[in-house]
Amino acid sequence: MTHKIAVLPGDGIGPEIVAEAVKVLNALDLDLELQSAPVGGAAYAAHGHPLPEATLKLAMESDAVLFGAVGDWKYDTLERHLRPEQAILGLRKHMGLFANFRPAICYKELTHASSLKPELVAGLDILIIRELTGDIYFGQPRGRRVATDGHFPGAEEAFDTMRYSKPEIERIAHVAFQAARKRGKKVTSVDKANVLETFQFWKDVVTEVGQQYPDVALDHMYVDNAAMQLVKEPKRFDVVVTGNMFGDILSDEASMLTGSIGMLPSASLNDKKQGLYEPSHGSAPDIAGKGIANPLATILSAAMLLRFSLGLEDAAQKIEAAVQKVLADGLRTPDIYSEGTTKVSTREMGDAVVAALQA
Ligand SMILES: NC(=O)C1=CN([C@@H]2O[C@H](COP(=O)(O)OP(=O)(O)OC[C@H]3O[C@@H](n4cnc5c(N)ncnc54)[C@H](O)[C@@H]3O)[C@@H](O)[C@H]2O)C=CC1
Ligand SMILES: CC(C)CC(=O)C(=O)O
Ligand SMILES: [Mg+2]
Repeated sequence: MTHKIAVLPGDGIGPEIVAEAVKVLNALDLDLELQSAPVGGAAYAAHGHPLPEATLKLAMESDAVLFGAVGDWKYDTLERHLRPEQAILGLRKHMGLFANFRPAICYKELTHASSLKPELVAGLDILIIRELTGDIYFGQPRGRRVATDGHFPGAEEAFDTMRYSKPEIERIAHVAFQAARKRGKKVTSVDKANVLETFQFWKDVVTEVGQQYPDVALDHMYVDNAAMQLVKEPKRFDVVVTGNMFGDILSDEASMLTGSIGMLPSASLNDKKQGLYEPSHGSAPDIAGKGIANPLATILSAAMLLRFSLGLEDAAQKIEAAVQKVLADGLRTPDIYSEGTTKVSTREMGDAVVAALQA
């Protein structure tokens, strides 16, 4: 059976890192049909919209999407609905991708590249599960209130709405408990229940769902404490489940435990097997075009794509083993470089993963 994969490279380093992941997928003997389409700033520049109809249609009709990143400072002044970031938000919403898996795994070769002492991250394997289609990123109403007295030119205030429904919390909680069952059997639900009504509700609903999983330990932690515990004692966590905004922030923090934001892959899943796979980082305009971006988060996202959307576990493991091999061989993009290792470019890293696959 041919699997259809939509390839959306996007902006900044997006095309560079996606090219390497595509090379890796093509090196496997799989029946894949890859089709590319513009998204983000690249799509706005070419078609006047960050998520053109044709791109959305391609994504919706595919078995999975391989996504790079969107965004560039040069689009900062555009109206919100035309900004490149709306493309990824739109894809998540249209495809119903509510469950975002961000595994923070520290490869043993990278314990010295981590921002923490090696003993704190050796063997680290945390799974952050971020709710992806609710919270303050999508809640209505949002907007600006225009001044009536003309005192402030433009607007006098701006507002967003933090909101979660019970079914939204229940379904992400089930995902987290079921994931924990297959690993360390512990869920930490991260909230701000001491201040926010939305997250007191979150905590109540997660606790209720937790009663259906007596074999999984559940604890609750405020997000500020969680941010601190992640750098103090990260191995205390197994599965972390949290809302859209806290998960966004905590996963960037967790990436540095693994050595670099360029090491953190992600899978965004809906209630079918369809998914969107992207590195957790953004388009990194500061290093775009220099050939120094780390493609491993994207390559590892491609492995997640094979595992979760196509059910090709063996092929996923082959990619993960190949990544481990290139790290064991001492190859490093600049973000994970340390003395005694070999600095390579984005393309050389991708080539090395392909070579390791074929060895
Ligand atoms: N899913 C998406 O498409 C996302 C898009 N963005 C967008 O990306 C743009 C840039 O955002 P930033 O806040 O700078 O975050 P960013 O994640 O793009 O970059 C943050 C820092 O990490 C570095 N970095 C990121 N990926 C790297 C990689 N693979 N290898 C080596 N270094 C890497 C960058 O050079 C930069 O110094 C913005 O327009 C933002 O909205 C941000 C996050 C996610
Ligand atoms: C560009 C944002 C909408 C997304 C983001 O930062 C993320 O998904 O990590
Ligand atoms: Mg983010």
